[in-house]
Amino acid sequence: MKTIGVLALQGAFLEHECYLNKCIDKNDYDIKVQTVKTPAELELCDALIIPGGESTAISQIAERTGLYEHLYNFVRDRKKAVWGTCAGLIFLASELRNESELVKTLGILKVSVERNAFGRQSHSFVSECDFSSFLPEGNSFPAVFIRAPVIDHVIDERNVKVLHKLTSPQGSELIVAVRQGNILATSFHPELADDIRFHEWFINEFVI
Ligand SMILES: NC(=O)CC[C@H](N)C(=O)O
Repeated sequence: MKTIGVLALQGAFLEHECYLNKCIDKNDYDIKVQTVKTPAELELCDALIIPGGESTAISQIAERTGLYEHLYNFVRDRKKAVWGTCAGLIFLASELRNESELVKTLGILKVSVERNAFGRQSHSFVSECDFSSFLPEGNSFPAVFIRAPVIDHVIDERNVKVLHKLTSPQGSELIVAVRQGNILATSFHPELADDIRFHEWFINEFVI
């Protein structure tokens, strides 16, 4: 039995739990979903999803509750899988290019991240992405970007693999999904996509 935790300090954690349970029901995985608010709950997990939300809030609540140090160690344990979506990507990053003053990141993902790279909430969008280079039958996946960050620089090119670049309306290539060993990070929200393929891939590729 493997346990996948969802960090439940703030943000879209219920949606991730719901999608993980849909994957378990569909594929009969020997997996348990664990809501994580405390060090004891984190201790039970083989993997952790850090959801979208507000990275400032997530990081400040983690510090205030004493969870920060435990998360810092968890994401450095090579036996554990971690997936950060949107604010979760920010929380994992080693560098923030902007709006960094109020966020204490976990600093494990060797990238530089630009917060709110597409502008305000009203600039949020869905992009049909071709993830077939890594996601089985993933040639059309509805990637939901909500006040999303982008990776503006890969610091450790040897260990960080770029999984997907989004072409902006201005024609620039924006990195929106990377993998660093057992750490996955996405700028977008598969938990809001009405499509469980990304969660199934995370389970199959990173957890079981
Ligand atoms: N949907 C999200 O997770 C938004 C992230 C948020 N804009 C931040 O900078 O933390």
